[in-house]
Amino acid sequence: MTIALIANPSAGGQKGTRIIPRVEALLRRHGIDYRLFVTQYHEHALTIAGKLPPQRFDGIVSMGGDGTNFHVLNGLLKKYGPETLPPLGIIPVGSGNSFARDLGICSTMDGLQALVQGETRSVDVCSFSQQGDLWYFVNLAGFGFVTDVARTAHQLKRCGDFSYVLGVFYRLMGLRFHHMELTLDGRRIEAGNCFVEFCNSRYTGGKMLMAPEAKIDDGWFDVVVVEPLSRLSLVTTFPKIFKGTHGENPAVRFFKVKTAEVVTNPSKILLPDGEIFGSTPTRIDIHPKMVRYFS
Ligand SMILES: Nc1ncnc2c1ncn2[C@@H]1O[C@H](COP(=O)(O)OP(=O)(O)OP(=O)(O)O)[C@@H](O)[C@H]1O
Repeated sequence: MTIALIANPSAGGQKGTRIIPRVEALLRRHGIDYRLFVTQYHEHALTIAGKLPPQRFDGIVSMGGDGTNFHVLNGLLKKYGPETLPPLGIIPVGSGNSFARDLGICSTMDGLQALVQGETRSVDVCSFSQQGDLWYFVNLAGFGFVTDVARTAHQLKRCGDFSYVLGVFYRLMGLRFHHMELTLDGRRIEAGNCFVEFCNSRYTGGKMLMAPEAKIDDGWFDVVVVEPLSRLSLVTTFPKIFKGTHGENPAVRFFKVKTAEVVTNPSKILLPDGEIFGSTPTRIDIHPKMVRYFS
């Protein structure tokens, strides 16, 4: 078995740098051949994946967090048909590693074990449009308050999972709402909005259960719509997300759909798979079982 290992040394607050030699040693111990590509700068994984010859590998593995997986996935899908791709893998060393959790991969060893065992699982992929171009995500994409929180959390990466919690409290101070037109499978919602998340998998920011009912292979994505609410309501609801009970707040609504179109005023920055990238307006579609992941 030969894999391409695309490793982000800066993931998890530079944890990647320490883990790369350990992972290499473990791969050798398990007789897995690998070609290592270490990212040198932001979005480098996108370029590396787009230049790989996928047919030469039995697996293409991202070693990092959700952002690295997002870049690897897009580098591949923008260049190659999904049917030509080998299974993808994740060795989680990021701060959140939210998507990997739904594959049952919660540690570096889990990621390695999945490669060694060789079992794969077909997974739905969501696309979002940007000025006529399509981009892909497997975890979730949001806008509004969640993007503001992520911007703060990115500056606090060394705090690990906790960076998102700190981000929530910091951004509460400047809480603002926007006007939104959201069309879900043809049903139109026009209202003020705090944030929206389009979820293919369940978690965000590590262990926050944003979409408790989402499944990565059911052909649907879950939409979490949070309407304007008071700071007190937001702050008392926030801890519930760790158990996935935030839906008890009537300002939080869930939908299970196959398409979504959104226009906001003003335009809002998107947050696909934890990356600050793209903006509204956009359209989200689901592509059932588009790729396979080692799991
Ligand atoms: N050598 C590098 N130097 C600086 N940034 C890099 C480098 N390589 C990749 N990046 C960027 O690091 C960012 C974060 O990567 P990633 O999301 O994988 O880790 P994380 O943020 O720690 O984890 P998570 O998203 O799961 O919380 C990505 O935007 C990626 O483009």
